Amino acid sequence: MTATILDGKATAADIRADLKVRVARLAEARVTPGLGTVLVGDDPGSAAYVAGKHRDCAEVGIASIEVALPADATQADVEAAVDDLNADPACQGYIVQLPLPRGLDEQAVLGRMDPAKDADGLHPVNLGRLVLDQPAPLPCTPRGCLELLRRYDVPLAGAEVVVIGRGVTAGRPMGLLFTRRTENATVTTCHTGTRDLAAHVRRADVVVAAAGVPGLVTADMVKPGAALLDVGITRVVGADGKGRYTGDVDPAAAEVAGWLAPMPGGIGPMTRAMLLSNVVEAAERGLAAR
Ligand SMILES: Nc1nc2c(c(=O)[nH]1)N[C@@H](CN(C=O)c1ccc(C(=O)N[C@@H](CCC(=O)O)C(=O)O)cc1)CN2
Repeated sequence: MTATILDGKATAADIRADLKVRVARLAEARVTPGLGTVLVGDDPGSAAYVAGKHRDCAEVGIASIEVALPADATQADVEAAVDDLNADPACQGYIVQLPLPRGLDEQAVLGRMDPAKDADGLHPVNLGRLVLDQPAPLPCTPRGCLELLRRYDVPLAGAEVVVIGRGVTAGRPMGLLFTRRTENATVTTCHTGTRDLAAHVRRADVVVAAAGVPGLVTADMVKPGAALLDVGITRVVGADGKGRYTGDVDPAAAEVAGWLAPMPGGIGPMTRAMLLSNVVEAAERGLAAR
């Protein structure tokens, strides 16, 4: 068996095309959605992700508000940037790029955001709403995983889902999403304390690998026909001395799986598309509330 590729790149392009139409409709009502980003420090990966988010904004007609702070920014500097975006009427939604440099209190920064402008769904109020199954902006990576599975008709109701990783941007909220009544999957969250990862993965119909451990999920661990979503992204240096990004799923696993969202080209582009969706939805809610 060779897995059907869950093409996040093409799907994200379709989503951006739809969003462009909705942004044009908002423009008729004199509303321009605006996405703010707060980037702290000089991590090249984070800078590249933020640049990508603004490229996407330009493509669909969302205005960009870019805030860049130096690596030695203090907690007060970052919180002041958050306060400014909370108060900025041109900004319907914003994100603080994670991880923040060591020494900064990430949770204090996220908690200071206006939950109504939280385009990442990572504010404690919005994560709480997710727990309570109340409407809220959803974290972009888990939402991207669900959306991709939905568009490829991968069955979820009653499925055994194994999520590997318990990080706040991906693994932890993923379990909450997949167990909603609308998805109705049974979720096991595995992590560094899991005794026998292979045993869990072997019985999974859907595996979401978000551990950040290159090649963690190997072909022998995969149930034939399962859906594999590679969310891991780790920078490694090859024998040639060149840096490259690699995922959590060993490429040979594609021979056993039924579906594969690869890295690159799977969940990463979907994460970016879901961010745009969250911003457009916030602008639409703002217009409806007028
Ligand atoms: N505030 C947030 N911080 C972080 C998030 C997040 O959702 N919100 N997620 C990740 C980083 N991230 C978005 O911010 C992200 C990572 C990777 C990709 C992506 O498109 N990757 C490509 C591969 C890399 C490339 O070729 O450039 C892919 O998978 O095809 C998008 C977004 C941590 N921080």
